[in-house]
Amino acid sequence: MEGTTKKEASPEQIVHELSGVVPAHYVMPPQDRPSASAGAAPIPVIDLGRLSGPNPDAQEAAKLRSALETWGFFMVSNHGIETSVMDAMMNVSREFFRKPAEEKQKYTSLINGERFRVQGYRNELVKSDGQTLNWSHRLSLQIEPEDARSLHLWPNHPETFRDVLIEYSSKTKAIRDLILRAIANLLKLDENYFTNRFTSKALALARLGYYPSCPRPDLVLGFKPHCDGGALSILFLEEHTRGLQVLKDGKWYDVLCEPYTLLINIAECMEIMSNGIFKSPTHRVLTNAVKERFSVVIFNGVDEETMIEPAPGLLDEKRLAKYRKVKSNDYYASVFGQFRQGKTIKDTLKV
Ligand SMILES: O=C(O)CCC(=O)C(=O)O
Ligand SMILES: [Fe+2]
Repeated sequence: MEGTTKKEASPEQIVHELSGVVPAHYVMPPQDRPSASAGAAPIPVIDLGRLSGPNPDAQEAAKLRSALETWGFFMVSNHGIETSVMDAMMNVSREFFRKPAEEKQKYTSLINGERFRVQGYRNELVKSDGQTLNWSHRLSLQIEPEDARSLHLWPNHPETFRDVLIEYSSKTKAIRDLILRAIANLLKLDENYFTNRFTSKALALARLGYYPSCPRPDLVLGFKPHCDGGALSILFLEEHTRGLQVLKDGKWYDVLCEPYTLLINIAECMEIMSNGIFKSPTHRVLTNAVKERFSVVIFNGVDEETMIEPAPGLLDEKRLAKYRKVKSNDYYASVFGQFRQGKTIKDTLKV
């Protein structure tokens, strides 16, 4: 992960090597550029083994509550995904991104060279509507529901890519459900209130990220500030991977990850379903002058056809709904719409 070898010269790197100048369409406006970090966010590691079963550990549950109330992010250990599977996942991702540009372009998310679809490979090299671009490449693939997979966009090199992605992502389902139950317990809802909304029709989207090194990390962002769509994001970063930051009280804090833990954050539908008790954190990714960076995110969303709404069990005459309900199909149509321009859907649903 620490490697800085550049097997593939991306257009950014060519620019970098020739002149050290970042193209103008990556340069953030001064107010949005990376500022000094407020320090590392003290995000706890939750031992998932201690949260599962009929008698979850109260101390561990309290740690989860505090993390959800404070940061919206936490790490999980004892999560059931073998280190070999995690290593394999990162390796196939890295191998994919190291392929020549023409090879990756076969999986492009551009339709007819102009419109983006959600799935596929996207290198953010296409300038659009004066937006400043992220200094990153991504490969997004819908994994669930199974019949929604667009397998023609799944790389078949390295040969193990598909099997590894399926194995890795299917193992995140148990993590998702365990956390959903723990959150329901914290909110004193029926333990299966959330998991009932995540049947075999629930949505899972994988986003593999590659952030090349950048000659001017002070001017650009690997990923602009955003709240994740869906309900729960499961993020895998290797040891020593830096760059992720979370916004709290107007300050940006670094989010660091311990080896072989997973970083979890709640996404905007969980904020809505918890009626704002747990907030979906705004986060961003910085680049690095010498190190490239890789990440693997699994976004989890409720079933299509269900309603995304504050849980009725959290509402009464004193606790009114803070968000309007939205049909998940309509929600996904907005999330997957082109160029969200930094807007979050939850904000448009606030009462
Ligand atoms: O790469 C990362 O660390 C985070 C990526 C991210 O926030 C996202 O893909 O939504
Ligand atoms: Fe994100």
